[in-house]
Amino acid sequence: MLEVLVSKKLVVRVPCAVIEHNGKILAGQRSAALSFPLKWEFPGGKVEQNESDEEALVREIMEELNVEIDILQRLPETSKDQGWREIILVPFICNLHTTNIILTEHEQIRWLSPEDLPTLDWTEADLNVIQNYLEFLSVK
Ligand SMILES: Nc1nc2c([nH]c(=O)n2[C@@H]2O[C@H](COP(=O)(O)OP(=O)(O)OP(=O)(O)O)[C@@H](O)[C@H]2O)c(=O)[nH]1
Repeated sequence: MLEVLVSKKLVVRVPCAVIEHNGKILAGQRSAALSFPLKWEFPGGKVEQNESDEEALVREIMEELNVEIDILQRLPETSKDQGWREIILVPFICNLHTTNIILTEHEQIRWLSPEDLPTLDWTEADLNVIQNYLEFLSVK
């Protein structure tokens, strides 16, 4: 009898924030010292045990940008196979309480018009997020 070994892949949920302010969207450039160095992303990070997606996002944005957010709208999840693990990006459209951002992890941030988002060098998974966000705006 043939035995088939099925290895279970690690699945990681990563809520991320599409932060809107005055018609612009915040993009963050990953640190040169992290995985996917200098790629652009929507700020956020991995969900910890017993955390909801929303709780994780609020915590991560406070840790990374030192600001509070309001979560307005969940966008479709998108997944990316990174070989040894699968990343599930869970994007949320958000507003900021203040724009007094203090960066603790990112190299830099940029505020871009929605149509300019595709001009940056994003992590692969974010290309779907951008597409879904632009679609959401077009039917709003
Ligand atoms: N926050 C965030 N992470 C993203 C995006 N796109 C994407 O592929 N990721 C991946 O999701 C993971 C999020 O991890 P993290 O932000 O909590 O921490 P990290 O970079 O230290 O993680 P890692 O070292 O495990 O890769 C990273 O591997 C990151 O590359 C995105 O738009 N936002």
